[in-house]
Amino acid sequence: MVIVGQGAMGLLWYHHINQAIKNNKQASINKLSLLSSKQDKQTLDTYQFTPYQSKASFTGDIHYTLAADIACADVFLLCVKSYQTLTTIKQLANKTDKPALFILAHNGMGTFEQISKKVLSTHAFAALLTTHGSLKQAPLTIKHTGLGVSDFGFLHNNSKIITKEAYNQLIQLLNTALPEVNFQEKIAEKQWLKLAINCAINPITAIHNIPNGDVGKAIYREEITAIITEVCAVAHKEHIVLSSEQLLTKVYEVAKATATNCSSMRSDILAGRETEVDYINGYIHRLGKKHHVATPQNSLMWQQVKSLS
Ligand SMILES: NC(=O)C1=CN([C@@H]2O[C@H](COP(=O)(O)OP(=O)(O)OC[C@H]3O[C@@H](n4cnc5c(N)ncnc54)[C@H](OP(=O)(O)O)[C@@H]3O)[C@@H](O)[C@H]2O)C=CC1
Ligand SMILES: CC(C)(CO)C(=O)C(=O)O
Repeated sequence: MVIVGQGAMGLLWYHHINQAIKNNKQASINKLSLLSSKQDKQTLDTYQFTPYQSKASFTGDIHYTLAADIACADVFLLCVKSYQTLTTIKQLANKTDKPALFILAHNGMGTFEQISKKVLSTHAFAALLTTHGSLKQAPLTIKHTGLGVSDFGFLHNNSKIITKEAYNQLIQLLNTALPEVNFQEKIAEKQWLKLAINCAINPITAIHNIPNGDVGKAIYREEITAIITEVCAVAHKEHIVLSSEQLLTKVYEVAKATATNCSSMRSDILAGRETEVDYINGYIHRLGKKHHVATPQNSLMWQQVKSLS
């Protein structure tokens, strides 16, 4: 297995899968490696990990991915940003010697639709959604900031590239590494639920420079209701049935549960990094155009966030 990305999520999974392999003799995986965008220049071959609510940190070894590891990998876990995903898939798909499973672990939606038919004819794709929180404190140094759960589901496995046996082993490994990882027959519904939450919380917190909890304030209610109503209308055209009342309840629940959090979009703006808004409100804007559904509030959020970065 190759974990792609030396950031907050990549190192979180790398650490836990490595530990699972070391501690669990049954974990059937040939080799785990980490593909870093900077590995040619990186002098360190260790990482620092601070477990959830711990003061002590752990130093672990990194086995960087070699060309031969890419060629024979069965699974690529892509822990890169949504806007880095397509380029990464193109780079890797050209270097593989055999069919592999690419697991997309990014926030937002819209990358899978852009994968070429050629790549889809050779490889399988899955999505991994997580509510774990991880913070990159320095290069190769992360802290597990929130315990969560993950959902895994296939986006494309038409030619049964991933056999039932390989799938069972993978789920067992992920569940041993960082439980719980639940298999979802209908992963698209889970993706839309996460997307809706991100469409509401992320731009509001980024534009107004507020923590997640402030999203619950009455002054944002009208905007949030409009965002969610549009998300439901567009989802419907994609044959996904969502209830706007249930979604609104969920948005306020998540805002409350993560009240002191700085959302990823707000953090990106504050740090001067590119945001994932093209794959969040921008995705709703694009799908709205495609289906002739008006999405003025999501389009506005998309443009406003773009103008901040
Ligand atoms: N952090 C969190 O708590 C959570 C994050 N997510 C989602 O997970 C995704 C990843 O987030 P996060 O880990 O925080 O992001 P980071 O920016 O911390 O990590 C992404 C890493 O991937 C590297 N990278 C990009 N392209 C490649 C490539 N082709 N080969 C090797 N490495 C590459 C980047 O390098 P470089 O710096 O050179 O660009 C960067 O180090 C995002 O979509 C995010 O929204 C979801 C839930 C929680
Ligand atoms: C759920 C939420 C809003 C938590 O901060 C998130 O996913 C993000 O910040 O991207």
